[in-house]
Amino acid sequence: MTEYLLIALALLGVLILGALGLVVPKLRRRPEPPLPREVETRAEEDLAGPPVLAPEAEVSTGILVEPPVIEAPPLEVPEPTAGRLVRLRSRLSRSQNVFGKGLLGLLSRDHLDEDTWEEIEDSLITADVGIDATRDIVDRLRERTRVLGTRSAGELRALLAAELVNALDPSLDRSLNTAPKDGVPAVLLVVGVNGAGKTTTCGKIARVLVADGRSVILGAADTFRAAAADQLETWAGRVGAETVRGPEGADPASVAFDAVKRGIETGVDTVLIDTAGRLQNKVGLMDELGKVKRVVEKHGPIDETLLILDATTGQNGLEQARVFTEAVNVTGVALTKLDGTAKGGIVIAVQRKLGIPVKLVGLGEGKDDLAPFDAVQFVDALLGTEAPGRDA
Ligand SMILES: Nc1nc2c(ncn2[C@@H]2O[C@H](COP(=O)(O)OP(=O)(O)OP(=O)(O)O)[C@@H](O)[C@H]2O)c(=O)[nH]1
Repeated sequence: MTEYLLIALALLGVLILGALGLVVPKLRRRPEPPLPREVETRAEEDLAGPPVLAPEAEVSTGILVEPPVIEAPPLEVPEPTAGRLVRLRSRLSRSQNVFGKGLLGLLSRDHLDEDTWEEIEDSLITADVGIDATRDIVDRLRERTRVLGTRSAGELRALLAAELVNALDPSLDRSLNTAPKDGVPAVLLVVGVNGAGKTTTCGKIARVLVADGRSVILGAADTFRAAAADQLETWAGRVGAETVRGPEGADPASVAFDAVKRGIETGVDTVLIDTAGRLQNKVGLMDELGKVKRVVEKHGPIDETLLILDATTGQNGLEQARVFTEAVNVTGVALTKLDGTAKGGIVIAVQRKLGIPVKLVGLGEGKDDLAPFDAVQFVDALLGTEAPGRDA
């Protein structure tokens, strides 16, 4: 009996397990609840990227999408050129130490003996005044201090200033020939060795001219250094001037020619032509410069050829300068980087050796750190003195 009961219980157990086996898989396969609509859409977008509106959708909105307006930066108003040398006089601080403090200190010694005069000579030579000019200056100073006898600090300062101004020949014409003639623009050609500051000075001159009310076009005939044309275009753009440029590696003479042509067509006052830096001992490069000059002159004579000289190269710069004067007819010198040297006397040496006036001086990397040169103001700045009645 007990056996029948056990068998019945076992059969019941098997039946229950069988029933459970049919139900559980069904429960496992039950579908997951649907995602909310927005979640679904976001998932699709993640895969497919941002939605692309069908053209009809754009049209159907009826809203015109305006392209964004990119505003040109406002044109700059360069600083007036008058009084720039006076404003920038502190940039000559390194040279001021030699001339103002050094030389005036030596001259005010109680006894101006032979040794002191030799020290004075050495100071001038160290400041790159050049040997011939130094001898002249010292001889004249010796003579005048002997004749004068009394030597107050003020008198000595005035004597030294007069001799330095005299050595700079204040009678030279330092104006830049940039005025148009008979409606034809003046042409200014910028030449010099690599890295002297040609492109920068070209840009600064454009600002000087614009500040003085002239219209300019810049010609990027430095087709050798790819960035030079961009650099020039940036300078021009700031003051609203046009730049004429050619493809990289183009013939510089043809770019220069096109720039002058464009200047004539548009009736600007001045065309400034930046040329590639070249070593003065490379015959081919110097010939190329001669070609630029000849080709530009098919439009008419060049009005100003400005040689850019780096003041920090000292007497080496003079040799470079001499070779350039043989290749093209240099009519003026722009002496750059005078802020970076104690050798401000190079201005005297350049003029004396070349017989070409220094017309501009670069006194910093700032946009308006280029000043028209003036002998009296320059000497005042070197000696750290104020000329009476002068604008500050
Ligand atoms: N401190 C100082 N730096 C200057 C002055 N003038 C130019 N420079 C710097 O000199 C460097 C060379 O100037 P660039 O105008 O590129 O010289 P470049 O003669 O056109 O050079 P290349 O095209 O390679 O021959 C730049 O870093 C200028 O900022 C100046 O008066 N003072």
